[in-house]
Amino acid sequence: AVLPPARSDDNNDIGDGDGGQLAHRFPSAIIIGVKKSGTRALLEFLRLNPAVKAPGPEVHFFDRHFDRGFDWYRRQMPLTTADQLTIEKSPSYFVTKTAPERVHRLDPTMKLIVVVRDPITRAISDYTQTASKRPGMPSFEHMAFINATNAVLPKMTPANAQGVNTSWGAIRIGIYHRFVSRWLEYFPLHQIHFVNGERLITHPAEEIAAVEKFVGLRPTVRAEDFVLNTEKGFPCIKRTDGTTHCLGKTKGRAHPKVSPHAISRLRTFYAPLNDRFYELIGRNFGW
Ligand SMILES: Nc1ncnc2c1ncn2[C@@H]1O[C@H](COP(=O)(O)OS(=O)(=O)O)[C@@H](OP(=O)(O)O)[C@H]1O
Repeated sequence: AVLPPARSDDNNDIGDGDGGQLAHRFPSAIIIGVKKSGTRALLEFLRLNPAVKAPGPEVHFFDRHFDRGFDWYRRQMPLTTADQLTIEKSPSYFVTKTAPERVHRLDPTMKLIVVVRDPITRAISDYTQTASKRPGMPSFEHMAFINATNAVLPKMTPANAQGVNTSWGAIRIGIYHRFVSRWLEYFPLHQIHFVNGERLITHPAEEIAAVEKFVGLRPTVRAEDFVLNTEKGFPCIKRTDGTTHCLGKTKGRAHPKVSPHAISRLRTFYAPLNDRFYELIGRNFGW
């Protein structure tokens, strides 16, 4: 397919006065997921680098709005000069079957960024978000395991002796190797950068520096740019004027207490799946 070039002659494009033409340009990197792993924190923190520009809301082009065409997608991007870099994040791309082929069709050199965290924490975070919109939702444990009332469900197999309800999205999304395999059918491994979601919380500057390097930017984000919100236990941005900026109240929610027995069953369930993921990408996250 012939792609529309990044044009600078749109009606709303304006020169920036010093030679760099402002234009809506396709992203050169996309944060494709994983949902509830810290994708918003990653994008907010990356934007501390003045060369990084991003659309405010999630664009959802490669999953929901693909029929609007590549030019629509480009116009959702912020105005940038040629030396700036556009990054988009829509975490649902990670699990969208058609997304790898579609992204590849737009740009086979696209850099892909994936934040991953312990699939158990991720599942609890996912559950917490859904439960916040659905009062009266059954407990996490009830959702996570095959039982009499959600028995629509996959049979217990030797591979799933823990009776984990793998048809529940919160559980399924954590089987990372399955989804990464699909992306690897279209993109080489070196074009995918994995961000450690746990370290993004404890060592944000280091994780951001690794991403800056991956996308070809000189690292500018430093440890001094962050301050820990001790109440929530998450880092916030420390601005040069001394004020702090934390993510909104839908990020860093309190999680329900999940029984140690349930956690241990999930650990047993995910252990071999995590190993397959580590093998696939040649990196071990130690979950
Ligand atoms: N700095 C900082 N501040 C707040 N929250 C942080 C931060 N870094 C990572 N996280 C974790 O990010 C979780 C939300 O992940 P996402 O942004 O990927 O969610 S979403 O998929 O876009 O809805 C969010 O999940 P919850 O704890 O369940 O709210 C956090 O655990």
